[in-house]
Amino acid sequence: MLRLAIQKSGRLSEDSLNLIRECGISFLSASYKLKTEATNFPLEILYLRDDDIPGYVQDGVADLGIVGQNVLVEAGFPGLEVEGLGFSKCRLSLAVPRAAAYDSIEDLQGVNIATSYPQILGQYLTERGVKANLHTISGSVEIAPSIGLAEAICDIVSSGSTLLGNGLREVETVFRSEAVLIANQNLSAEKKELLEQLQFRMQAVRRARRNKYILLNAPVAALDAVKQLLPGIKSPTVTPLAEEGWVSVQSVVNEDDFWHITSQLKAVGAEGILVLPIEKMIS
Ligand SMILES: Nc1ncnc2c1ncn2[C@@H]1O[C@H](COP(=O)(O)OP(=O)(O)OP(=O)(O)O)[C@@H](O)[C@H]1O
Ligand SMILES: O=P(O)(O)OC[C@H]1O[C@H](OP(=O)(O)OP(=O)(O)O)[C@H](O)[C@@H]1O
Ligand SMILES: [Mg+2]
Repeated sequence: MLRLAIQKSGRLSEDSLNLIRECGISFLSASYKLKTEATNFPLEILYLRDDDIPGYVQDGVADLGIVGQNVLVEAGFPGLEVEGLGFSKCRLSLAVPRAAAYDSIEDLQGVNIATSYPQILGQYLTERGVKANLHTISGSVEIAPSIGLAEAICDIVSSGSTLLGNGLREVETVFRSEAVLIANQNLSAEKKELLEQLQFRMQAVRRARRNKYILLNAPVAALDAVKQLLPGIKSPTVTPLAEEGWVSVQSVVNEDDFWHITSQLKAVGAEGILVLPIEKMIS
């Protein structure tokens, strides 16, 4: 049985649980239960603080984990990463009070900086020849300048609204992060096999999320143009309609290209365009 550690409650929790469920793995969850067993896959789920996950996986207490790269690298175990999961995307940035002068990283020489990421920030500054005084605090970092604890901060930024709401201005991006799957490096052959099965499912789910199934009607004369726009996985499925001179085309389209392609399809004569979500996609 594989043991997977995920965050108990926080920014990673919901997306981690959704990904496991979309992999077709069922389990009961109750907020007071910190350990649960899947009913249809040899998997045990541990609910932990995210900071503890890299260490538990490194030590083999858990075989796998889902954690932000920021926490993984800060903990000093970047080698445990198996693959990116595409959610909880954020960056670790340096910020200063909105009115403070700032031209370059040199301006942080000798400055007090509050952060929860002293390792990542320390390395970033050292590489740039900057010596600053790092004050490690575990949360609410953005408050530090306004209470006189530090002149600058380094913390996670996503929309930027926490910085804005606290009168701060982002000045440098130190690190970019997303949620990653991590694994212990000495898994048994049986556990490696289960990890491969799990990764296969996760990849099928993620590929499906990035794509849509598209159906449309088109005049036969427009078919070549439609095929150019919708190459599909191998090639689109084309079936004749009951009405002479028309075909139905079925294909797969990348979500990012969808709106752009749809307007081009309409321009070449496509009608009745239907778009459906895909549950799993195996290449
Ligand atoms: N605003 C955000 N947008 C996107 N991802 C974020 C954001 N804030 C944090 N993250 C990512 O989610 C992870 C967990 O964030 P969260 O704020 O839940 O951590 P935490 O408060 O340290 O949780 P815990 O109680 O488990 O220690 C972060 O390490 C980061 O990778
Ligand atoms: O740029 P934004 O979209 O505003 O997001 C950034 C904020 O999100 C995180 O905190 P979170 O809200 O998870 O609270 P926490 O301090 O409890 O971790 C992070 O520590 C920042 O404070
Ligand atoms: Mg934490």
